Amino acid sequence: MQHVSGLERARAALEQGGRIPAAAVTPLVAESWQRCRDLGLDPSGIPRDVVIPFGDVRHRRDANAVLRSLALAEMQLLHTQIAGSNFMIALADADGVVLDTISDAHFAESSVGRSIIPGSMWGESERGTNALGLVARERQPVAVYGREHYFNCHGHLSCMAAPILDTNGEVLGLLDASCSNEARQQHTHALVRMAAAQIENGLIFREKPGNFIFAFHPRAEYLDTLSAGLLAVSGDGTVVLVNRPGMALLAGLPAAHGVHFDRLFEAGFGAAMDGLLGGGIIRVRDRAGSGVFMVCRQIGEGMAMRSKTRAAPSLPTLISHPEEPDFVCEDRLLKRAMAELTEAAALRMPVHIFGETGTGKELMARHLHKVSRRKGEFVALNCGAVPEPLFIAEIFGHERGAYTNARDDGAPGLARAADGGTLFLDEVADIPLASQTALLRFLDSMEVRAVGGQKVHKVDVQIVSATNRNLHDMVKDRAFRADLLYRLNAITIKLPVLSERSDFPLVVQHLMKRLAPQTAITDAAIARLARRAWPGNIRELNAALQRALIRRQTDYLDEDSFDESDEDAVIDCCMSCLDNTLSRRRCSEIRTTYRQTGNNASETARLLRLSRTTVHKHIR
Ligand SMILES: Nc1ncnc2c1ncn2[C@@H]1O[C@H](COP(=O)(O)OP(=O)(O)OP(=O)(O)O)[C@@H](O)[C@H]1O
Repeated sequence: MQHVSGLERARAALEQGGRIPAAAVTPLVAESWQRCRDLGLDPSGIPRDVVIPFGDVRHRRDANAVLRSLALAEMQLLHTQIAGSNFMIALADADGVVLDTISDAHFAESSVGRSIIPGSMWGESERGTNALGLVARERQPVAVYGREHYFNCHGHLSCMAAPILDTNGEVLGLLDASCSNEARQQHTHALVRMAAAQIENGLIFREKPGNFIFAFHPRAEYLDTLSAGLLAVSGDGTVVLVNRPGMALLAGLPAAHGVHFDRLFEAGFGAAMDGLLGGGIIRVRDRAGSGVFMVCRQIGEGMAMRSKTRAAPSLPTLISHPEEPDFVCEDRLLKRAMAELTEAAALRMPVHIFGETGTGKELMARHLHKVSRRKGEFVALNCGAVPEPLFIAEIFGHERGAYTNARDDGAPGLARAADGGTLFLDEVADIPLASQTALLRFLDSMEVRAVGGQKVHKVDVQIVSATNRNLHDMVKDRAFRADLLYRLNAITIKLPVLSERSDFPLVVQHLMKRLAPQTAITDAAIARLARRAWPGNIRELNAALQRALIRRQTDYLDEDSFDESDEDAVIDCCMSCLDNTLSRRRCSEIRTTYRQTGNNASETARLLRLSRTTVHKHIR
């Protein structure tokens, strides 16, 4: 006979309207189920999807501005700690209204993910038994696993939540991590509780800037941890507040607002301050006779420190992981392209990468070089940026004094520099027609003869070329040699444009990690960005994020950080023109013309009476 777990028996009773067997579920869950039943909720039915208007969400966000900015920083840290386990972190206000979420893309797209959005209400009466609703009610950390949720449709979820309390025990907000049941990790709930405690401590520092803040604990090595007591004291030694761990450590003593320091600790306030302002850790005995170590974490207004003290704990610092890949590749088409790239590298075949500007062609070329494990260098040449008469010399080198302005000692050229490695011919469509024959000859023979020289050098070079123009059309127009095209594109890889990539949220998170690892970006902000067109692809997205980071008034980026009517958001310009309105407009004109000419740099240069080098500077 198949074993039926206690939970399943309890569920059967719940669904059949029977009595819920005692001890089959925790009393907290059993009581919650009963309340939901009393409200007439059907466990097999559909929860009420209550979402308040966005204007009200804004008001609630404003009312909780400090909490929100501390919480988003913590959520960002949590996100990096449990990333990849298909979860969502949500911050709700004291009423259980979700203010912000940060999540793995997969979860955000799931049906539950789509219902945990800013403004959604997660009280028991709307969504049945769930962690956010229970925490708001119980004011203590709660986890609700799988089928402990009241509604069947939440049975695949695990939700772990903790309240964020003020020093009087009043609920300020709620923090929740939800994930699919299979992805549940033992330590997630502990991490959520720690994050909530960290936010509570952060609030003490933010809200009491004029006071001294001391940390204390019976063991010196715990002074930097969340179990340390925090004591905010005014300049005359009056206690302003004590955090929850501090209350526990001072149990039995009158640790409350308005009490003098001397009533809590044997060492008088003056003597303690002498040691604390020196910047060191002191040992004091509390009035119950226990010894504690104490250190000053924040100095009261107008009081100078006598020597160097450790700074108040700031928001968490993230460590970037150098071993992490420097690009994102979860999109199906891109994954296929990567597999082909790896295969081509193994076969040492010439690879041609086709993609719009900013889609990552150079990045892919570098990746190919990496996976090829070739010992030589990766050498890149922007074919459009080299003046036509110098092109051959640039690739094949030149002998001493081979032409006017040539370097006195000659140069070996890029093909020899890439010997044993990879030669990346970027903007290959711009190779002057006259030079295409020489390049073709080189690709056939892999032999290099410098301009003005006699000696022939045999080289071993992996060729990768890239362009955003249609080479087949150029062949038809006789602007590109057909035989050169077939030599270059033994394998062609097409990179998808950003707006069509299914891993868009991951790209945003990746760029944010590079630009500002400590800054959170909410799911709602990412959703807003995903609606834009991005003609400049990842490079343009990167610039938009940079702009938002420079202008932000907050510690995080949310949907309000990206204003669609913002002129800069509409003007598409290169990175170096970002900060100057005049050059931004000029740059935008160059880029628009470039697109209108079918990504033809020479034609753009001709139409705008600019050099090709200038055009290339602005279209990168
Ligand atoms: N898959 C990716 N994940 C993360 N970042 C990426 C990815 N692809 C490209 N980028 C980033 O986007 C920017 C542009 O990439 P890259 O220079 O390789 O594009 P490109 O197609 O060669 O552009 P162009 O045609 O204009 O020269 C770089 O900062 C790069 O790091």
